[in-house]
Amino acid sequence: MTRKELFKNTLRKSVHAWKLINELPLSDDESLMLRHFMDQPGFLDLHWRMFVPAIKGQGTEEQKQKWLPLANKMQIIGCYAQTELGHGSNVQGLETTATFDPQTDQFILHSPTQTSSKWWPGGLGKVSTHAVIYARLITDGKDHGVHGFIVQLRNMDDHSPLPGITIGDIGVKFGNGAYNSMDNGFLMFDKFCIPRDQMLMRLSKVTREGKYVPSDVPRQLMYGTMVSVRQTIVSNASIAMARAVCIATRYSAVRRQFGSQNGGIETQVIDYKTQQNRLFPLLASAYAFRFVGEWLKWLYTDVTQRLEASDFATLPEAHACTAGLKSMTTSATSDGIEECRKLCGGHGYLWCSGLPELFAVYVPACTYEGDNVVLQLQVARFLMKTVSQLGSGKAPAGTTAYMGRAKHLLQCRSSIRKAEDWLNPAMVLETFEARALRMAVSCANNLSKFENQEQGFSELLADLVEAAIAHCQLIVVSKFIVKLEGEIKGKGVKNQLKNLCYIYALHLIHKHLGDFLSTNSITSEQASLANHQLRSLYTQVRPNAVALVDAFDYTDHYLGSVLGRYDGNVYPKLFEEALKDPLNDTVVPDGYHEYIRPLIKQHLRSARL
Ligand SMILES: CCC/C=C/C(=O)SCCNC(=O)CCNC(=O)[C@H](O)C(C)(C)COP(=O)([O-])OP(=O)([O-])OC[C@H]1O[C@@H](n2cnc3c(N)ncnc32)[C@H](O)[C@@H]1OP(=O)([O-])[O-]
Ligand SMILES: Cc1cc2nc3c(=O)[nH]c(=O)nc-3n(C[C@H](O)[C@H](O)[C@H](O)COP(=O)(O)OP(=O)(O)OC[C@H]3O[C@@H](n4cnc5c(N)ncnc54)[C@H](O)[C@@H]3O)c2cc1C
Repeated sequence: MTRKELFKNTLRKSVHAWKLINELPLSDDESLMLRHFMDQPGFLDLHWRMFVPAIKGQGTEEQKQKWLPLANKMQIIGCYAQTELGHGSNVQGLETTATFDPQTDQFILHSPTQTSSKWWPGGLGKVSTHAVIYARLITDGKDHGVHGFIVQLRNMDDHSPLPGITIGDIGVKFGNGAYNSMDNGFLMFDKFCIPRDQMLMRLSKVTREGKYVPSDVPRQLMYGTMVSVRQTIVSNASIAMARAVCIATRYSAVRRQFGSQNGGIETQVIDYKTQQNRLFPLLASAYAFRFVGEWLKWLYTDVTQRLEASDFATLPEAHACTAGLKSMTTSATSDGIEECRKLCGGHGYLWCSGLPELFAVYVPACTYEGDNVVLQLQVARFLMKTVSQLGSGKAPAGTTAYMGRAKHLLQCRSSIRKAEDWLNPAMVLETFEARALRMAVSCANNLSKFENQEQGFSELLADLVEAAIAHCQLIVVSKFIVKLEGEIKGKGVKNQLKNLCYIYALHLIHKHLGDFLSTNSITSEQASLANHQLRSLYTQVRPNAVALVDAFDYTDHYLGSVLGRYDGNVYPKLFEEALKDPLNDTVVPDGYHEYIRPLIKQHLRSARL
């Protein structure tokens, strides 16, 4: 499809999905599933995942009563317009202004520079009638920082932009189809007026007289919509990873290379230890991210309930966990999808393997909802704060509770003696805790050598990111272990999941060996025992690998991959796909007479001479 066809087809699918949601009708969870199976980025994502939650989280009761019924029935379509051409990560650096005019009781929205143009919001370019816009609030010449506003963008009769608004699509993005089904947009305001009651006023108000009144809830709640989406991105990482791993595992069982003895059958590539060492940790990650995603959903629900009761105590931890896990799981998943493509050899590079499209559509997850490095730096700040409070009498809680055992964790030595000891959850956990704590404390010690903390922080950015990643990996490992301690139906299933849990943990040790050795969390002998155990775990997972990906329950239609077909009938189907290519419509290609024939004839002539 051309871009226009792709975009229109996605509109068709989105509207059809919405029709089904109402006609059947579907519950919220089922609707989410349906939109998920639509499997293409489109305006519904932003309307439901960001526009509606922003109003719910930041609107007053009256604002919710006015706007949510319209949004819930999709009588208005909304998007989330925060990022600008000049600033995405630095939200406090946004330039769009919303100046209160007491004469008219309106805000005047204005884009003072080119870099202040909104740039990137999904659904903005061509579809949305409304947006939650983030702009600097100015009253009586005073800048109160960035606030949210509900703004109508287009005429409800003919969809034309309202006077004072310039709007459009930002152009083609990475990949062939991928995210190009979405109308990410640009938007400029030229002194565009909105009524005062369209500022989202739960967190702070502007009175009729133009007085700015902050409320007593933390300002960070303005970032609440991002926390909510980051939480969902973690579970989505598991879904995408599982999809790539399903394709690569099934194909690795079909594909054979070398190893034929006396003309016998060749070796399935899944039997090579190198293939297992690349594939099985990704399989384990798909499960690990699913379990940590379930836990994060619980944490988010818990913090939401607490916030409703004006208990803000766990907000910093919820922010750190959603930011850090979003970052860690999306980075691992995009790398994992690319690894799965390589695991499928040359055929993985074919479009019909399903992997190039999956990669192209997935990879912006490392950037949207917060650049992955910027988000880990938020975790690092949280960790540095926690370390600085150790010994103050305030015991760290939640995911940093392990830091409360700093005295022990800073000096303990791993008691692993033989390879099987690595199958002890307490020993694995302590190894990850010691590594994470020692990295965080080392950063804190280095920071303390700087007179200026901010300057020190800038200098140590790379180390801080590594400490944050170590902390996030500990969370994933610990939540996998907690999952195994709970009820899992079927002894065999539990054993398989145990194997995957240890593969996940031991492979991380192998991959980040420098961290574990330099912090003395383990010795090089213990590291080699971990490798030994890892090889044995691969052998145990091997006979169940295909069943473990079948368990994801993806249909062939959803997988969209010739290589990942359930029936393994790969080669005839690769031919079928090839023959569908428009280049094969004719035997002699278009362009032959123009370019190929004259070239060959010229050579023939010179040969005769
Ligand atoms: C689905 C696909 C569609 C995609 C859509 C998008 O991409 S939409 C666009 C997505 N865009 C992005 O994702 C943009 C990414 N950038 C950002 O989110 C922010 O600008 C920032 C977090 C990087 C910096 O924030 P800042 O400039 O304010 O500076 P600061 O670091 O000094 O923090 C001050 C305090 O606030 C705290 N705190 C911060 N965030 C949260 C939170 N969410 N919750 C709670 N708390 C939070 C922080 O811990 C600190 O607390 P402390 O220490 O004072 O107790
Ligand atoms: C597909 C897609 C959909 C999107 N949808 C929306 C949407 O619906 N609504 C919306 O408002 N936005 C949206 N965005 C924008 C997105 O949220 C931003 O692009 C993202 O937050 C990153 O910001 P940036 O582009 O300014 O990156 P930059 O911050 O400019 O990043 C550039 C580089 O600088 C580094 N960097 C930046 N700051 C620091 C720092 N403090 N320390 C160290 N390194 C740093 C980063 O790590 C990165 O390597 C979307 C983006 C994409 C790609």
